[in-house]
Amino acid sequence: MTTVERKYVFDFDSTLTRVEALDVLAEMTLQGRADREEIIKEIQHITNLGIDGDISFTESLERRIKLLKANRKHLNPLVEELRKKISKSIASNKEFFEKYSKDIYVISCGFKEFIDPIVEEYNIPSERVYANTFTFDEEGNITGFDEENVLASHNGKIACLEQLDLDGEVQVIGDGYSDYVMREAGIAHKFFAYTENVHREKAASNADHIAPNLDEFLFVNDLPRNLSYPKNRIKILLLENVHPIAFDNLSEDGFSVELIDRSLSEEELIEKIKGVHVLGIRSKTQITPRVLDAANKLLVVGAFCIGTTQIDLHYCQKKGVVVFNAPYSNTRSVVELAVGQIIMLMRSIFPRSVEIHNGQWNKTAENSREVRGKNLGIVGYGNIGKQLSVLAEAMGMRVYYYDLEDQLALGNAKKCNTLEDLLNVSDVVSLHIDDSISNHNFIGEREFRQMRDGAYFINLSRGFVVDIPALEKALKEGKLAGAAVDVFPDEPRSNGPFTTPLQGIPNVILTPHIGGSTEEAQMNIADFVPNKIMDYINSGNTVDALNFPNIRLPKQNNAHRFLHIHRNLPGVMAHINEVLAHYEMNISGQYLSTNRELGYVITDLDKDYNKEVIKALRKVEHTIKFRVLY
Ligand SMILES: NC(=O)C1=CN([C@@H]2O[C@H](COP(=O)(O)OP(=O)(O)OC[C@H]3O[C@@H](n4cnc5c(N)ncnc54)[C@H](O)[C@@H]3O)[C@@H](O)[C@H]2O)C=CC1
Ligand SMILES: O=C(O)CCC(=O)C(=O)O
Repeated sequence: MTTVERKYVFDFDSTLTRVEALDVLAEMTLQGRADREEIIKEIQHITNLGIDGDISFTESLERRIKLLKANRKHLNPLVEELRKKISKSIASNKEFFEKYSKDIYVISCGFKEFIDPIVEEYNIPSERVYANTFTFDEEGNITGFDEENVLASHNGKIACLEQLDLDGEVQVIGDGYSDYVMREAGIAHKFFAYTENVHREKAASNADHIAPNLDEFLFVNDLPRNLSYPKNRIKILLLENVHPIAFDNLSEDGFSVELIDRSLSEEELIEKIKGVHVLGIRSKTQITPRVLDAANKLLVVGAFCIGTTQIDLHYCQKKGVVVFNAPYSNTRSVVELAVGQIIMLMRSIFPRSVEIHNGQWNKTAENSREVRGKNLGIVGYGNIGKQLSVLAEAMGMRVYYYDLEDQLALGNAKKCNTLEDLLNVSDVVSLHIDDSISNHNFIGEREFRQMRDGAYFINLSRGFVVDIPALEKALKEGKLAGAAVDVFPDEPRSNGPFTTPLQGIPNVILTPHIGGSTEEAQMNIADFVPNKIMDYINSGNTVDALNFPNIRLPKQNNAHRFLHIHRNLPGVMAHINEVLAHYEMNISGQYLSTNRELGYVITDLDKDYNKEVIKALRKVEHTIKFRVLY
C-alpha cells in the first residue's frame, strides 16, 4: 500500500454521482410545465459550456439558477434522488473512503446544501467539502448564490485549492476541464479524468491519467479497493460480427470491448491477440497453437456458436485457456431452416422462382410434391436432429434417424441401425452430425448411390462432411432431385465473392452458412456466452466449459479467492497446500476439480494475509495460470 503522503480532491457532479445535480433539480422543479424539456435542454447546455470553460462559471451559474425556479422544499427530495445516483464504482469502494477519510476533500462548483448529506455517508465531513451555497428569499425560493465564495467565480477551484494549501502530493479526480485547471495552474500534482459517467474530451485529453472508474484510480495508486483488477483493463476482442448485445453486456459490466465484423487470418490474429484477455469468435476464426502461443494474456475463448472444431481445445487447455460455446442458442433457427428447405425442395419452388424472375410463367405440378407421408432421414440425432424430428412429424412426415450414439426416439421416429438403411428408405436426407474431424467426407459417392432415386439432400452441419464433387455428380446425373447446402468446405472469412461447383444446378438452394443466423439466435448467443465469460472472469466458475473441469463456485463473501490452474500431476495439490500452510492462511473454503490433464483448485481466504504467498503459489511447479480475485 502507498507510503507517499497524498491528498485526494474529488469533484462531485458526474464524478461522485452519475448526474449533474442541477439537471436533476430542474427535472423536479419544472414538472408539469409545457416548456419543461426545452428548459432542461437549455440548462444542460449551459452546464456543459461552464464545465468546458466556454463561458465563465459565474455566468453559467446565474443563468441556470434563473431557469431553475427552485425552492428550499425541493432540496430534500433532490438529496434522496442523488443518493440513488452515486457512481457505481464509488458506491462499491466504500473501504477507500473509510480508510483514507482524512485525506479526501471535495471541491465542487455545486452546492453544499445537497453535497454535504451525500458525501457524509462516505466519511467526508462538511468541513472538507468546498462548494457554493444558495441564497433564499423569505418564501424559501432560491434566488441566487453566495457571490463572495471563490467557487462562484471563474476558475474558482484554483483559488479554493490554493487557499487550502494541502501537504503532500495532491491528486484531483474529476470529469471536467474546471477540475483539470488545478493541475494546469500547478497547485495539484496529478489530474485523473473521471469518465465513468461522461467522457469530456477536453478534460480527458489533458489528463495525466484517464480513470474510467474508481477501480482504475485505486489500482494505479495501489489503494484499498473492491476489485483485484479493474475491469476496464480486461480487454475483450469480439470477431465475426457477433450481435451488438454481446458488446453491450460486456461493456456494461465494465470491460474494454473491441468489435471486428470479420474473422482474422492466423497472422492477423497473432498480431492482434497480444494483451487480449477474452476472445469471442464464431465458426470461421481458427484458434491454432501459434495463435495461443502469441496470446500472452488470454484467459477465455467464447465460441458464439455450437461448433468448436475451429478451436484447438486441447492446446487451449494446456495453456489454461477456458473455452465456452453456445450449445443450444441457435438450434431452433437451424431446425426451422431445415423445415423450410424440405418444403421448398419438394415443391421445386426455387426453379419456379428463378423462371419468373427471368420473365417466364411456368405453372406446373411436375416435380412438386407434398411433404405429408414422405420419409425424412435424419443423420445425427442430437439437439438439432431431435427438434427437426418433432417438427417434421407434426407436418405428417415419417421420420427415420441414424446416430453413432444410442439415441432415444422422439414421437414415432424410427431408429436405423446403419446409415445405409437410412439412406435406402429416405425421400429427404438431412445431415445434422457434429463437426468432429472424423466426419470428414462422411457422405461421398457411395452414400449418394445408396440413396433413393430422386431423393433430396440437405446439409446444415459442416461443409467438410460432404464430398462436394460427388454431390455435384449426383445432382447433375439426376440421382438426386435437389439439394440445400448451407455449409461449405472452404468458406470465406468475410462477405464477398464466393464460388462452388454447385452454382447453377437447378433445384439447389445455396445459402452462406446462415442456419444459425437469425436475430433471435444471435441475441440468445450474445446473452449466453458473455454470461459464461463474465462468470469465469468475475468468479472463476467453469460450468459448461468445454475443455476444463466444470465447477460451480459459491459466491465470494468478503474473501479473497485464489484460482490456481496446474497440470494434474501427483504432488501439486500437496505443494499448494504446503505453501498455504506455511503462510498461515485463514482458509474459508477450498474447491478442487480435475480432469485427466488439468487441476483447477480454488481457495477462498481471509482478506488479511502476507502477499508473498502469491509469489510462492505462482512458483509451484506445474502451475499453468494463477489469479487472485476479489
Ligand atoms: N448451419 C449452421 O449455421 C449451424 C450448423 N450447426 C452444426 O450442426 C451440427 C449439429 O449440431 P447439434 O445438433 O447441436 O449437435 P449435437 O452434438 O447435439 O448432435 C450431433 C449428433 O451427431 C451424432 N454424430 C456425430 N457423428 C456422427 C456420425 N458420423 N454418424 C452418425 N451420427 C453422428 C452425435 O452422436 C450427436 O448425437 C453441428 O455440426 C453444428 O456445428 C449448428 C448450428 C448452426
Ligand atoms: O453462425 C455461425 O457463426 C456459426 C453457426 C454454426 O455453424 C454453429 O453454431 O456451429
